[in-house]
Amino acid sequence: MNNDSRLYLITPPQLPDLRAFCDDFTAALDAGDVACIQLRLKAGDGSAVTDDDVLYAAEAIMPIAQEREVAFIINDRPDLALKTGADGVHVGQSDASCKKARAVLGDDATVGVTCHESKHFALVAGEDGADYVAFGAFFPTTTKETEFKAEIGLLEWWSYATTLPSVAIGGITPENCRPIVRAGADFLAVSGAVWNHPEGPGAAIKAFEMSISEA
Ligand SMILES: Cc1ncc(COP(=O)(O)OP(=O)(O)O)c(N)n1
Ligand SMILES: Cc1nc(C(=O)O)sc1CCOP(=O)(O)O
Ligand SMILES: [Mg+2]
Repeated sequence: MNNDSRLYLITPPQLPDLRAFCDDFTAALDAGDVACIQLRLKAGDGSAVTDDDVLYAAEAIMPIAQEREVAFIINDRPDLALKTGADGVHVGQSDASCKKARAVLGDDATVGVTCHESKHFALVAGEDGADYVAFGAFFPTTTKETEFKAEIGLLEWWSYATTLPSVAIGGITPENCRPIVRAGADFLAVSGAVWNHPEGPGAAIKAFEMSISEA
């Protein structure tokens, strides 16, 4: 049995009311254990937002995270991670490479890499110095249009075969996360299930903690 999975929060793709989001984020962190938050902003069509949008949101969100020793990760952009003083960056297969991100941010930063459902991508990311590999999508999600579907067996294999931390992502909820926890995922990356929880983000964090501990 594995119940060591920790929560990795991902912001909603748009933050029209940043102050309200900061209140939700604070409530989430006050409710239980969260390892990190990824600032992931996208325009409505999934394209990139402006640098200023990212910098403005980072200025509000990062101190809330770092005051509570929650790592602050920026999606897609090593240069903006450096500029903001973020703890790290998450890059996908079409973003800057892991090696480039490492060169920009240095050895102390966290660099995570999207690996979809691919052992090969994950092994390459490990060789290139990634701090974690992300597999997904495990479940249907409305947060992003996903092309890839990952199976629980991949997480089992990865945790058996390697020591590099894994992140599971895609439609994960307190109700469906137990097999992922049991399969050895080190982190559960979650967005909609936290920010859209009917009883608020704090209740979502508590529900995840309950499911993780019972898995
Ligand atoms: C933890 C984590 N895993 C996967 C992703 C997806 O990254 P990517 O494939 O680059 O897609 P976008 O998020 O940029 O749309 C992620 N962001 N975080
Ligand atoms: C950002 C992202 N990447 C995915 C992938 O499969 O690579 S799924 C996804 C969305 C995660 O949000 P939610 O928890 O609301 O499904
Ligand atoms: Mg990306």
